[in-house]
Amino acid sequence: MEGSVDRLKVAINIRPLMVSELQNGCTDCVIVAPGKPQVQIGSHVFTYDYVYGLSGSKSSQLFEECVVPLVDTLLCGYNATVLAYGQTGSGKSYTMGTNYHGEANDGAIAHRVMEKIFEKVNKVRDEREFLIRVSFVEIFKEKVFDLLDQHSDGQVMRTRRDLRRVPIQIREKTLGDITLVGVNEPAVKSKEEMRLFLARGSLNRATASTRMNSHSSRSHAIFTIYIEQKRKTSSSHCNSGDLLVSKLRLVDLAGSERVKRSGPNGLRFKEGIHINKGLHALGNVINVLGDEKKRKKGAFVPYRDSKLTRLLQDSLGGNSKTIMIACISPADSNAGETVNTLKYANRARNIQNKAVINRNPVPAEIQAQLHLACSDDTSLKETQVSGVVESGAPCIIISSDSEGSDCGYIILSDDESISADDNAVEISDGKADVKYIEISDNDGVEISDDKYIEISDNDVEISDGKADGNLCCA
Ligand SMILES: Nc1ncnc2c1ncn2[C@@H]1O[C@H](COP(=O)(O)OP(=O)(O)OP(=O)(O)O)[C@@H](O)[C@H]1O
Repeated sequence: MEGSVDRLKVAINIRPLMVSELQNGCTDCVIVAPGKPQVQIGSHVFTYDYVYGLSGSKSSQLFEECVVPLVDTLLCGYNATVLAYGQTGSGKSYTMGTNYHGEANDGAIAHRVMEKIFEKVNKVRDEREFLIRVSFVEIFKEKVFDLLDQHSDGQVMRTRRDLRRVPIQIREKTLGDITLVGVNEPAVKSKEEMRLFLARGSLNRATASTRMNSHSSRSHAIFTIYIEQKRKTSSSHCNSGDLLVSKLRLVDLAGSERVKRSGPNGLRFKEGIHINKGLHALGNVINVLGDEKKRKKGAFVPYRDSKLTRLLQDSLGGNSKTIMIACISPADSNAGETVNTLKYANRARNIQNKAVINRNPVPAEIQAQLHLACSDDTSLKETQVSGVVESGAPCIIISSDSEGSDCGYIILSDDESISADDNAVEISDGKADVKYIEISDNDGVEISDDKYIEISDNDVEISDGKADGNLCCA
């Protein structure tokens, strides 16, 4: 697999002073070094990859410089993440556009990303087929909720809605890939359609008025764009493993806040505690990953300490090209929190990620085997490789049709009741698009005479033996 080690990039985005801050006599306390990505506040000086706002680069350049390169790599099959961090009211949602209520906010990252993706996809539609899907979730009080689920409907009173909403379970697939069980991932065909899902999810997102921000996000929100792409024509039956599956995550974290200062009480107070807990866990993960000595020693990374760090596992130190946008206020009244944000962002800058091109792993493995088989056994060039799940589970057929292009599917034979939960397998026209199948201990999948899909060390291999474990198809 092609892999590249990339340092996590960090941009600082400084918003202007707000009217309320000016009315309260606040002044700028942040200085940007001329021509350098350097920020000074009091005696603290920090260097980053980019600095926008005040006398730094114009905020309008942020998208082109920080996000467009990620969209480019997304379309090459890499995962990418844009992560907005900062004190409450510092401009995260404004910058990301992930709290979208239909107002014109064309400069926001989410909107420009949508335009860019479809602009690029439309250019290559003649050569490639695309399946583009989105999901939108929030982590609210340490539970993950699907913002595109009908039970999240924002029209209902929040307290009643919160009772009806069912939290989403997190599951780890092979190679540390994290998935959310049963989350809605509607397919979209245009940027307008994508925007509608963003608006629908934003409506359902938990926000509230605090002393620091009248529309404060009380949850961490993750809008994900998934892209599957395949060449339209494949040169040969044995060389069609060109299914690329990548995702771009836009993460708008809830604001870091000093609970006393932002003035919440009761419900807001409890929310604040949960928010800070998630951000604290994120800080701990960043501390380990950003410390070269600890990293080299292979120190334990506490991803499991919060839902947020669990979900961002592959974005931080994993298979993703990631940029953190740390949003800050220039107001002297916020100086203490601005320094904290700058320190946090500075540590994150030492994180190393290893992004790989995501070729659909199972088909790639199967096709590699078919490729070997093609060279010494012409009978395997036939249209199907049939297989049997041991221990009485239904028969499955792994398709390798005459085009050799459908290896991403498992076609169920006469019985459509494969023992995977409904969220794992989507059945339509007799084809099952398999996202996740668990095969219980001591089972193997026989795919041809004496050949099994073997599961070992979280990897899927085909060999003459059979093995235990989970078979996960991305
Ligand atoms: N670059 C900017 N230019 C002009 N106004 C901005 C800018 N950034 C933020 N604002 C304004 O500042 C206010 C707070 O912004 P926003 O809601 O995006 O903060 P936030 O960091 O997401 O806060 P929270 O964490 O509480 O949700 C909003 O009224 C927003 O319109």
